[in-house]
Amino acid sequence: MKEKFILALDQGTTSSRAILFNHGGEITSVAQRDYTQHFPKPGWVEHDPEEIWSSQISVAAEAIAKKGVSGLDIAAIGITNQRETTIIWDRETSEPVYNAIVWQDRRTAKYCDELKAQGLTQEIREKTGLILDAYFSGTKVKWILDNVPGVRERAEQGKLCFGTVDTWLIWKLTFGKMHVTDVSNASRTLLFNIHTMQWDEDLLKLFNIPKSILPEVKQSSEIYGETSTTLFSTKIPIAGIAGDQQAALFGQLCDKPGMAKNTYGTGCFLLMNTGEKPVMSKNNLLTTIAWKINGKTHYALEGSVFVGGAAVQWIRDGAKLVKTSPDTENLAKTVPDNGGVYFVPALTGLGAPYWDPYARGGILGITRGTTDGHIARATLEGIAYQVYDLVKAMEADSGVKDLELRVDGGACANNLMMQFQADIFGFNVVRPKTLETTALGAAYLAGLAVGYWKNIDEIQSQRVIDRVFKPEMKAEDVAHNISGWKKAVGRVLNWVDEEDK
Ligand SMILES: Nc1ncnc2c1ncn2[C@@H]1O[C@H](COP(=O)(O)OP(=O)(O)O)[C@@H](O)[C@H]1O
Ligand SMILES: O=P(O)(O)OC[C@H](O)CO
Repeated sequence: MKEKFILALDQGTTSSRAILFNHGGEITSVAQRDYTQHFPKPGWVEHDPEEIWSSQISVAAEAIAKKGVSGLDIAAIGITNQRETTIIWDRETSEPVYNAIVWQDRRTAKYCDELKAQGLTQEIREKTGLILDAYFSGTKVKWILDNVPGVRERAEQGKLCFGTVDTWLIWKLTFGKMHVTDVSNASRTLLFNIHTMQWDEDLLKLFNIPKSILPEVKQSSEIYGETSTTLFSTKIPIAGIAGDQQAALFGQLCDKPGMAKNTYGTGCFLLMNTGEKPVMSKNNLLTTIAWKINGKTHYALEGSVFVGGAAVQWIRDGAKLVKTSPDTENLAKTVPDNGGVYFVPALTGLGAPYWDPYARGGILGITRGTTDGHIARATLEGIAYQVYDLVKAMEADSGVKDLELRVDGGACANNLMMQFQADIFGFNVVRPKTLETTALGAAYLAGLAVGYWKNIDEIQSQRVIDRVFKPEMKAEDVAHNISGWKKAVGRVLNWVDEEDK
């Protein structure tokens, strides 16, 4: 029989990617396109939904063409996406009513403060597993309804649809036939009750969001529908959906409770599988849905860091210390240690476990002896310290000690950073050969739904390790470093003045 492939569409914050995987879980073709980031005001981040779609569909076509196959050779499509990013469009014309408001956007921080002042934090947390923060979709949806002329009226008349990026892509892939999402994406909206697995009526009332705009919530692995024939000259089943961090957890095959992964991309996202019961965090982590497959919901604890690789981007494009991101490694190697310099990369506030939208970045401990090598090292270490904070919170919440952390994402190619990460953790950091675990997770979810793979056991054998980083640093040096980091974080919290909030 002719070989078939699974097409994974990975719609990320800075680029749209399409990858063809074969039955061995190997990448056989990749296409990628960056697209425009819009920063209309300080703290605001938007994308053009039409550009999200056009970039995604063009890379899908390119990946298929590069391999020299056609739509007929694709067994299924899996979709994975930047989460929380919010789009509202017209049900009739499919025209977006406003740009996509991106997860990093802080415009609703003040509104979140008002809700906190009303004492709503705990109730929202119990229902959704989330912190009351501008990061999630709910307050972004409300902002569009309240601020774009005519939109609330049209929403109340049932004329509009809301979706996260997965929902938008499936709407476009099916020419408006399907308005769906999966549980992992729904669990990031601040509108979904992770215990009842329904949109929450009380929260919809609180945020004043009409239920008619919400998509239908499905499992993460099932056949939702087929692509319109005009796109790939044939219909292809769409059979997997997961938010990108949950997809990476699945792609890393962290399918048992206590298994965890961290993705070092634009941000850093640490997720631990907690099994079929939600674990409510006492340490400012999120409780989120990992996936639903074969009728069973799996939960995860998550720590989200807003600026990970983005700090490296700033060193490259803002401070212009290096030409490329990988160059940070050689520059950092020009010095034996950080020389007392700490970079807290709170460039868009701090996520877990601090949740301070008003923190700002700081480079501290600079002396006349500080070189660009120290700054580069402090940047890479600053990313690793943030993940260290997440691990400490996760150990406390889950009771799991001496994790073994599976890592992925573009920035985990940096060996110096991974070694430092293992050093301060005091346990092993394991890097797989395929760093595209997000797309792989989406491919697995789709492939399992159409019987391309029989079950998870069949795909376990596909995991190949590239390198294991083992802790080497002396305990007293670790303690000294961590104490410097804590001091530095303390200096940048709540930095923004009251009148600028
Ligand atoms: N060798 C490296 N060292 C440090 N950072 C890197 C390296 N390679 C890539 N990065 C950083 O990783 C990020 C890209 O990772 P990626 O997983 O593609 O991100 P995303 O999916 O969030 O767009 C960028 O922020 C880039 O600066
Ligand atoms: O697109 P990424 O890889 O930066 O991931 C973004 C996250 O899903 C935001 O929660």
